[in-house]
Amino acid sequence: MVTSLPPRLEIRDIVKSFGARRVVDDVSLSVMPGQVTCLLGPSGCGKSTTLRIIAGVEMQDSGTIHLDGRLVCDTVTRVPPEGRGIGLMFQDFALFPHLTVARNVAFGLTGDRAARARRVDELLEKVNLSGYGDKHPHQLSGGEQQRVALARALAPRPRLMLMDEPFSGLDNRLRDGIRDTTLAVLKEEGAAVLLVTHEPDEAMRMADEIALMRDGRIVQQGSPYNVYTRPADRAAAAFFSDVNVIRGVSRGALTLTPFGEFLTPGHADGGEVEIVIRPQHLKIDFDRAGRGPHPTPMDGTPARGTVQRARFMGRESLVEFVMDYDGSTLTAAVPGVFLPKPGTALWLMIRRDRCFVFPAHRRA
Ligand SMILES: Nc1ncnc2c1ncn2[C@@H]1O[C@H](COP(=O)(O)OP(=O)(O)OP(=O)(O)O)[C@@H](O)[C@H]1O
Repeated sequence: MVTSLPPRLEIRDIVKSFGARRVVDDVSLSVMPGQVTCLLGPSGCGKSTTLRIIAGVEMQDSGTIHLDGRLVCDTVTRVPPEGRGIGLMFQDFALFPHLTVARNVAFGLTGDRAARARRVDELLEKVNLSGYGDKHPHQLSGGEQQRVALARALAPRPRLMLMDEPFSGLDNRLRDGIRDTTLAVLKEEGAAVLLVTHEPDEAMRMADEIALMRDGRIVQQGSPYNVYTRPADRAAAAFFSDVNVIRGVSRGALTLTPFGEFLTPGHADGGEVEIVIRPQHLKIDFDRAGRGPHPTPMDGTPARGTVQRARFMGRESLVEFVMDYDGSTLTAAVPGVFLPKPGTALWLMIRRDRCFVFPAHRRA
């Protein structure tokens, strides 16, 4: 008989208001054992409140929380935070300054002394801090302290790790390395993880699954690949990178743009649509005496524009155009250094397979 395990964490229809403001608005999600789910969204969208509700330090107005299929919290039942088997790691992870590294890691451990010592050694090795057990926190760098905090949170083998912006206090140069170490340790330990972040790069790097949150709601959930390549709406696309928006009116399932006609099936006749494209999916070609490249099935009809500004950004350059067709502005990202002078006429082509079409958004 095949039995499927229940999710490690399952929250259903969680609602929480502060005064008249609903900051968590009907949030449901689940995390399987061994899976890292990132709750991603802008500041103030309700991510931390959701995490605090799961941890048990905040009480929801309605909705349920199950861990391994067991109800731990609804409006009647409430297992206290310490009874939930949850590990916590926050930005200010505050190690105990008067305790050694080993005693910090051993803090939540029970069992006999030898078993505790073995677990401490095992974790210090996993976070590459073997031999640091007798040091005190003030003798460690920020990154090392962060790894001790990770070891401490994982030591009691929590069923679920809740992490709230755990890397945001770290130096930029350290961050990527520590993210990778943390992810490797979390995977080795088989922990189910819910990680809150406002940084798309962090979510893309760490997550098996991203839950994109906005105004208290989860607007899209899926693998990083799916969330990036099939955004639910324009704001979801724009959360991961700058985007260009080409506006038009759909007539007979076709919308006329500077790049010729686009198929826009499913949009109301006469309805405004937005064709959204990331800057790296626009291609630039040279002007050949007023002519551009030939149209292709993939890139459609090229459109002529005049360079307004070109900026070198390190890994890529951003070139801003004013389009001859309608005076609209578009930005193309090109790898390396390509800095055409303002006023230069060039041609743009658009990767049609990378465009997203949405009904028009109200203009601010
Ligand atoms: N105890 C509280 N009382 C009143 N309002 C609160 C309380 N806690 C949070 N809020 C408000 O709820 C909203 C959501 O806060 P929350 O911390 O969950 O957002 P967030 O997405 O985690 O943002 P950030 O990344 O900035 O922490 C914010 O507007 C915040 O000011």
